[in-house]
Amino acid sequence: MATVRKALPRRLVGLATLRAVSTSPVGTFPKRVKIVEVAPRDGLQNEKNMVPTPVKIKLIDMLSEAGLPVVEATSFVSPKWVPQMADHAEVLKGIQKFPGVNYPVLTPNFKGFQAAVAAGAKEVAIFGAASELFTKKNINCSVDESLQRFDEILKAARAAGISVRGYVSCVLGCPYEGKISPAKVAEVSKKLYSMGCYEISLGDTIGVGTPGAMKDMLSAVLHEVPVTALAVHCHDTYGQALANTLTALQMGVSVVDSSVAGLGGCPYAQGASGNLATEDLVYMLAGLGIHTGVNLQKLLEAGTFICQALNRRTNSKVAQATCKL
Ligand SMILES: CC(C)(COP(=O)([O-])OP(=O)([O-])OC[C@H]1O[C@@H](n2cnc3c(N)ncnc32)[C@H](O)[C@@H]1OP(=O)([O-])[O-])[C@@H](O)C(=O)NCCC(=O)NCCSC(=O)C[C@@](C)(O)CC(=O)[O-]
Repeated sequence: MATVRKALPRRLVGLATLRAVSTSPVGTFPKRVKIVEVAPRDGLQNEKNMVPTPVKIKLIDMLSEAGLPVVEATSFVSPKWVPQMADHAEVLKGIQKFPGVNYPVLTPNFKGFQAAVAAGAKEVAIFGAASELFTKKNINCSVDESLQRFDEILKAARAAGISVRGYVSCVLGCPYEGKISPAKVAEVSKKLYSMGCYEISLGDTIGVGTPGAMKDMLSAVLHEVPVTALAVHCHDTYGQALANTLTALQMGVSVVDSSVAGLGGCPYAQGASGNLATEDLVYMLAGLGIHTGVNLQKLLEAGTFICQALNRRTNSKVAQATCKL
């Protein structure tokens, strides 16, 4: 499993794009896509009613059963800030932990990192942003301070053999600052990668991006981080998540975050709707002949389960079309 590693020298960054691809009438794509399922964390963190711990555990087990290689399980954040994630240790200890499946958890600071490791986490995710104001609202510090906190986590993680994923939020717009420059996204992404994150997930936190904006932003980031170390994380507020993800795939990105039933939203990004629905992503990738290893039927069952538990309609178009929810 990938762990923390040094950034590639700049001259090799372009070479990283020379990898397995398949061509179809609509463009060139990676042959395989790794899906990072974020529903148990991103999908549930914003729920007002407390979701019972056994429901979270069952959801994660069903998603693992469906063949997802990565299921982001919970976050070790302050329960005063995000009460819905207060049962993080119980969730992480209670899940089945399928062989070959990674269960990263979010850690905003060293305290969260220590608690995550004590609960058995083998991978953590740190979450920064390309916006000062969002960083302040989300984790109560400046971007520079956040990088110092993350450095502490990365050093401890390296010593403990724990993999670290890095998020950059607000890559296509910020609820507080508006437009964010691709150069700023590239700068923060480069820092997280150089510090030792093995993968950088670029988050369109409020779902305002379009394929053109995604192309401009990714072009800037690709100067600093190899494409093999990039993921995209698109919210669907303006109905652009699938199109933005397709654009990223055409640019060589082969890791995509998504959320079953299209659940999701950040408590510190008012008005942002759910993530790209995993069912819709899997359906599109299957149509393009791209391998994911995910069983769509089992995935749909996981979506039905959580929608019934939350008493809400799925946001997945594929689930709506096939399950009549
Ligand atoms: C970072 C802090 C903790 C700073 O919060 P703070 O209040 O500045 O922290 P503090 O160090 O002053 O501590 C305040 C209290 O919190 C406790 N505390 C401190 N740290 C922890 C911890 N790790 N776990 C549990 N408790 C903690 C600490 O012990 C203390 O407790 P008290 O003494 O008052 O009883 C807070 O701002 C926080 O928890 N923020 C999390 C916000 C969050 O979870 N946002 C959603 C995830 S990001 C996202 O959704 C975007 C993403 C990733 O999906 C990508 C995208 O879409 O763009």
